[in-house]
Amino acid sequence: MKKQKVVIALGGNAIQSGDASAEAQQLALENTARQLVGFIEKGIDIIISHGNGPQVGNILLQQKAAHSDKNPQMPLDTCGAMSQGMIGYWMQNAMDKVLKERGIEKNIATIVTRVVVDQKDPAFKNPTKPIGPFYSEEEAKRLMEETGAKFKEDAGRGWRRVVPSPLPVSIKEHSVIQSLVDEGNIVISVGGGGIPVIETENGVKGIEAVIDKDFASQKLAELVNADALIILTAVDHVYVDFNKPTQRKLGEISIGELSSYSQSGHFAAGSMLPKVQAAIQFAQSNPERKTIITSLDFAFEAMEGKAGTVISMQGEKILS
Ligand SMILES: Nc1ncnc2c1ncn2[C@@H]1O[C@H](COP(=O)(O)OP(=O)(O)O)[C@@H](O)[C@H]1O
Ligand SMILES: NC(=O)OP(=O)(O)O
Repeated sequence: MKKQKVVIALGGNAIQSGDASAEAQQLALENTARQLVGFIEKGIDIIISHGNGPQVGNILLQQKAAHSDKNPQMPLDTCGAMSQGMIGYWMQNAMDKVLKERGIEKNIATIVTRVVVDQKDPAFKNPTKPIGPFYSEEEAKRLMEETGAKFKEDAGRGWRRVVPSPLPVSIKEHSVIQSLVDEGNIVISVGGGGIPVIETENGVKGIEAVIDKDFASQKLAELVNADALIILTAVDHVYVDFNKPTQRKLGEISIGELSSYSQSGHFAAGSMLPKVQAAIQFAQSNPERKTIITSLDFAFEAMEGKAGTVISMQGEKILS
């Protein structure tokens, strides 16, 4: 039987839920690694991607706070690279530990990943990606006046700084990522959606933005010819009428049906909508491919068709 290959995109709560200390984030990632090891035990090849919104925003603030002539502040693309290295390093340690406990021998590596974006992407004129900590409305408005940075309310959770989030066009490292995973290694890549870059006559140039990790993961899953894209977040399913008395969870669902719910406004912009859009794009790229949206706890069951929202050209089922 053909070996399965999946791209697993880790949402915010897989790395940080509340406590932003290095210790707490590493503990969260250890829990995440315990769930992901089920894929390895079943012989499935995995590429892990992850978000970086809270981390890249905090790194940027640290840069600003320590800024001096001798210690200049680094730009946002470089902060993105720092976040890839930091989270990738933590994830490597976490996976190594769990693999050792289970007696599995596997190599794991993080690839610093550059993602090409279009300089003319309309996202540069309309910053939408929340990064860093949450503020009260009052604090956010004061910071906007003092710094000129943009802040927006983030899905009822508070105010956050927002930066441009252009769509991924291509992934510079996709071939090396594919070779590594096809040789049986565990690869961590497109962390934080990848480092946004443009190609110029003088070479590759970093761009100050943060790419959505679900769109970058979808692009990578297509480029490495993955069988499934698994988007892990805080909810077990995608819902229609989310948080209303009429809320229903979606199980196996076709692209057409999910698109029609999306057009009716069931999925919140900046949270579930990009996941649904990425899910549809991946599933419609090939009839053999599926996208799963579920929580970390149900990741493996969802792969076996027993949980989660599963989007493909065929599926069609509302659970309850
Ligand atoms: N229709 C919906 N179905 C399920 N969750 C939804 C829906 N609309 C909004 N959400 C919210 O979107 C969240 C996922 O988005 P977000 O927290 O930004 O993702 P991430 O896990 O990648 O950080 C869910 O935890 C849920 O609170
Ligand atoms: N880059 C990115 O999408 O990060 P979050 O998932 O943390 O917002």
